[in-house]
Amino acid sequence: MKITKLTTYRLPPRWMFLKIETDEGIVGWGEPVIEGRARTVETAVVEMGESLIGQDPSRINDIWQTLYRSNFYRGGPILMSAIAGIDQALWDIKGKALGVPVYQLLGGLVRDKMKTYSWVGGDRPSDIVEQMKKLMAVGFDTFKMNGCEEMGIVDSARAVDTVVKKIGEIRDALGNSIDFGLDFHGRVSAPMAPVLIKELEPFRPLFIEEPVLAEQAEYYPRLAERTFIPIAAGERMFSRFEFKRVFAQGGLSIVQPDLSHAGGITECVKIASMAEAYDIALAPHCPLGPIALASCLHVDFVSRNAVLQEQSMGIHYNQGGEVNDYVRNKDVFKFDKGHIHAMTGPGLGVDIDEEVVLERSRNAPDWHNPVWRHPDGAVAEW
Ligand SMILES: O=C(O)C(=O)C[C@@H](O)[C@H](O)CO
Ligand SMILES: [Mg+2]
Repeated sequence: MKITKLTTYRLPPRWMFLKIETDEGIVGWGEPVIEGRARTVETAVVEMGESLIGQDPSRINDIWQTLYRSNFYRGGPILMSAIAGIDQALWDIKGKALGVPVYQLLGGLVRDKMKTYSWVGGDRPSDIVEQMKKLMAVGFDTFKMNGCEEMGIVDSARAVDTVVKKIGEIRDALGNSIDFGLDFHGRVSAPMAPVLIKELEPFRPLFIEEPVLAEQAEYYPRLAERTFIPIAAGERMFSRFEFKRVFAQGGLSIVQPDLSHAGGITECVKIASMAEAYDIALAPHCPLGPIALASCLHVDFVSRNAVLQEQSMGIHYNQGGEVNDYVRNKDVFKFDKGHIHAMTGPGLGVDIDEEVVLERSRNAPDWHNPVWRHPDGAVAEW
């Protein structure tokens, strides 16, 4: 079998799909994208794709290593997202050619269903309890929300109390009937993180995500010594070579690689295994579309340390497009009390509706995240 064509489709709400065609008619789908830099990743995919035409798609490991190592410069969000989408599509092709789900090619199921969580609250957390109640009614009991809005490098007791009040309202209304992760989203500085985390201890969040920016990862062990709340991170780390330092230094309890940013299934299954050696839980990051989610689930289904899966249905970013819009077999992501059961179809197990992809790609939005500013005009972390 040989690769004959790569085609990218930028799509609402802010995603990009990659179709890889072969000379035997088997097609694989991937989702290479960095939210807000879709066109940049698209250029990287086109450049990398030129070297793939005529190659044997079954040689996933050699293609991965060559794409990673052959251009001297390596790593980072753009190149690793391009490799991720290509890798996902190659695993899809391999599974389809052999007639088995990708997880079968990775050693088979370690569990029958995977627990997921739902986002609530949006960019500026609001209506949290009401949104949680609606999702509880359809079986969810675990959620994630932004922990705060803009936060100064050093901020006031008033700013901290605003966060504490909002989180306190959740426990007042729902007690311990639910669990929630707080995503600091990189908005909180190293000086401010311990101050804020200390005040949030009484509410026992399931984890604090990106308590500081990924480039401040050396603070994770120090923060971990000062709090009982598990620290989670990973969406802005892009290869084993980044994660190894964070694992070795300690402090991380939950690792959240993004299957569409960190080199795809080939890389993330290795990251998951490295994490297991440090007794770190796996909770893949996935605010994206159906191919990314399916790729996460295949890694979840072969990783014993997988504990929670992010999925983007109803997330505030999905304006103008939803996970199932592009999927024919929509029941593949059916929730059973917040869990998704193992896919049974070959490859990634998601039947992409190519007509909808073609139609919706005609006027894809050029999504970029908002640029926030502090009251004094300085740019703020979004
Ligand atoms: O889902 C999460 O945990 C996020 O932090 C969302 C963030 O990754 C946005 O997708 C960036 O545009
Ligand atoms: Mg996050």
